[in-house]
Formats: sequence, structure tokens, C-alpha cells
Amino acid sequence: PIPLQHGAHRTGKRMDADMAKWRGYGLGQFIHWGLYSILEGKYKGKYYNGAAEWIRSWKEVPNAEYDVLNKQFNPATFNATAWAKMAKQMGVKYLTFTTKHHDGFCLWPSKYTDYTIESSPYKKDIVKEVVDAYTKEGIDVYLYFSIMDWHHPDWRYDLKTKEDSIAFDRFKLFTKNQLTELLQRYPQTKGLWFDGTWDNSWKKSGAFTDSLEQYLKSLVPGLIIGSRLRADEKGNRHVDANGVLMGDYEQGWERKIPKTYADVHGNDWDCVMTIPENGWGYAEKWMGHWKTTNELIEMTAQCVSLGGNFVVNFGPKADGSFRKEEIANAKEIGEWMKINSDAIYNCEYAGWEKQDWGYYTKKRGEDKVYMIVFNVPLSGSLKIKPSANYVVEKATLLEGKQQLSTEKLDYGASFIQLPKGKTFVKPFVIVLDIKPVK
Ligand SMILES: C[C@@H]1N[C@@H](C#Cc2ccccc2)[C@H](O)[C@@H]1O
Repeated sequence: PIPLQHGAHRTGKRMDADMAKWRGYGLGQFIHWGLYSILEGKYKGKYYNGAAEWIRSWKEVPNAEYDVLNKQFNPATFNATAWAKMAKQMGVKYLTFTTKHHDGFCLWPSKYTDYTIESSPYKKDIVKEVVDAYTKEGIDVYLYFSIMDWHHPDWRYDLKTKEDSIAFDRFKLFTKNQLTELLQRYPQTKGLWFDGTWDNSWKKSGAFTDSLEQYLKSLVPGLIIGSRLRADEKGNRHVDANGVLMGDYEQGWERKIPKTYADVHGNDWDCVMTIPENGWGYAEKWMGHWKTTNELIEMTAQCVSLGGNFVVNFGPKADGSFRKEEIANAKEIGEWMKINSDAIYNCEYAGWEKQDWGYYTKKRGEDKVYMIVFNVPLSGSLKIKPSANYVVEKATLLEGKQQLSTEKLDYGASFIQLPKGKTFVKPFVIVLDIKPVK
């Protein structure tokens, strides 16, 4: 291997209790809320065709006009408890919430910049409201933090001159101070979700990213940080020059899902996903295809079946209310999870041959495999091929507990017979009680 000072300091998964809990979440919620929510993806009657939270980068929006939106931000009817209860009903186990996005506006009263919620008519500490409300509902909170900060005078995309480096040194201290502040003000925080770390300035700061990660973990032992924070001393991100993941989980699955288990390279990982095609902050007009509840449930099953977590993004309006489509998705996902969450929570990759009808998940530490069925064959027989080390003892519909008959086939395969005449109109789960083969 290539000798590295600032590459990965661990190979393989983190195996402590905090990470085991993270691994078992299955389903999470992302929330993007900030000044961009005021513009709603449009400006002076023209619609931005990029992601709404990036509207400040649109040539139609003068930076000076964007940057004073803090004077307008006043979600007077914002109710963090209502948010948390909607999330609880949906069945999410963790929240990732934007404390500061790329525009540099802080939803907490940071003492390291004036560009915070205190400079808005709202004034109150939104991060505290959200952290307290979600923690009270038993949902773990992770704080999203953008390293890239378009508002801060010392931010640099690259380090080309001595002046750049002097300014960026100030910026790195500012970043460390803000992160310290967040962890000390909100001690319930379970982890940090970093973004905005793709530019050369950060790629050239490998040693700093290493010391920053170690420092943050010294403040909060057990803190969970994904692979987007780090760079090694050669400018590699996510995985170091030896191909080893730098971070507690792989954070590259943004709006995309791995196809096979091989794609995740034995790492923990999460997939963060927008309901529209793209766009995380509120936009009056959603882009492209809007994912249905069934599609979001299938993506959840797909991620858990490959050993990851699925995190659905919500972009509330500037007043803190959610659009009706997001409310409907949350409600319908929650109704499905109420019946079927056994197949999602604390489950892992089963390692059985994928079949057309859907996805397998395996309950961690138990001889139970779940079939999450999305495509019912006209034959009414679902083919399974357990891994060689297990036999199936019993097959039961999770909802209603009806036992299903099975028919052995060649090569260790079987057919699970669905009840004749029963019509399935929603994705459903079959529980397989399995026994290890000695
Ligand atoms: C979690 C998501 N990451 C952010 C981004 C981005 C991005 C930046 C450049 C090219 C492609 C994607 C989005 O604004 C959102 O916060």
C-alpha cells in the first residue's frame, strides 16, 4: 500500500454500539430549509432549472439581492413538533437537518458570523427547536453542514496564492469553531453530514480534514461522520489512495442507489434521495418525475436489501409548512411501515440470489429473512433460492400471519404459493423462518 499520513485510519466497518444503531435505521428523513426556500426556485417570474437551493448561483439572481433574504425569513407559524410528529408517523429513525447550506446562512445563532437566524425577523434558534422536537419523538438527529460557504469572505475554491492560503487558514478556523459550537449547543447530535467538500481548496487540505475529524470525535465520542468530510494528503476524497473508505459510512449515494452488493464494497452507506428528479430546497415547480409512494417504498427496500439506509428529502416552504405531495408521501409510507417495518428496521443484506418479485432483507442476528414483494407473477408462485447455508422452515404473510405452502424445486430452489384468489394491491412482506444447515 501507498504510505499515507492522512488516509483512512480504519479498515472495515465501525463495530461499536452507536454505529450498530445507525446501521439498523433503515429509513431516514432529510430536511433542506433556508433562505433559498423563500425564492421557491424562481426569480422575477423566471423559473430556475437547477436545484432550488442553488438558486443563488443562477446568473439571474444578483448575489447582493440573495444575500439580504435573511431580512425576510420569518416562519412565524413554524412548528418543529408538528414536523417531528409527521416524521414519527412516517416511521423514520433519523433526521439529517441543514444547519448551514452553501449560501452560508446559519439556522442557529452562531457567534462566529452575523449571517444567522438572529439577523432575521424570526430570531429564534431553529436548530435547537428541530433537535429538541425530533429527539423528544425518539428520532436521532444528524446535522448537515456545508463546508463550502458562498457568503464568507475567506472561502476559497482553490489555493493559488499566498493570500488564498492565509484567507483559507482563517476559514478553516471559522469552520472548526462553528462545528464546535454546533456540537456543544446541541449535545443530542448523533453525527454530522458534511457537504460542499468537492473543491480544490478542500482537496488540498487533507491533513486539516483528518485533524478536524479526530478533533470532532474527541468532543463527542461515538460521533458518526460519513466519507464526504475527508481528503487524504493526495487529494483523494471518500476513499484514500489505497482505496480504503475515509469515514464511518460511504456518503456518495446522492440521488442514486447501488445496483448490486458488490457496488458498496462491504462499507456501511446511505442513499439520500429527492422526491422530484432533483432539487432539495422548496421549489414551486418540482422538476421532472415525482416519485410515488410505491417508488419510495421500493427504494427503501432496495437500499436495506443491500445493507444501506434510505433517506427521503423534504423541502419545507419558507413558512415551515410542507407541500401536499410530501405530506401524502409521508403518510402513505408511514401506513406501509406500520404493517411492514419488521422487514426494514435492523435488517441487512441476505446474500440470496435476487429474484424478479422484489427484495430480500435479513433480520440482524436472527434466522429470519423477509421477502418484500413488488411484482406478483401471474403464476402466483414466487421463486426463492436460499443461500446454501440455510433451509426455509416456514413462509408466512407478515400481514395477517397466514402460512403459505411451499414446493421444493431442483437446485435448492422452492416456490412459495400465494393464496389463490387473493389480490395484492400494495407491496407486501413474506416472513421466511430459516434454519442454518449444519
Ligand atoms: C445533499 C445535496 N448536496 C448538494 C449538492 C450538490 C451538487 C453540487 C455539484 C454538482 C452536483 C451536486 C445539494 O444542494 C443537496 O444539499
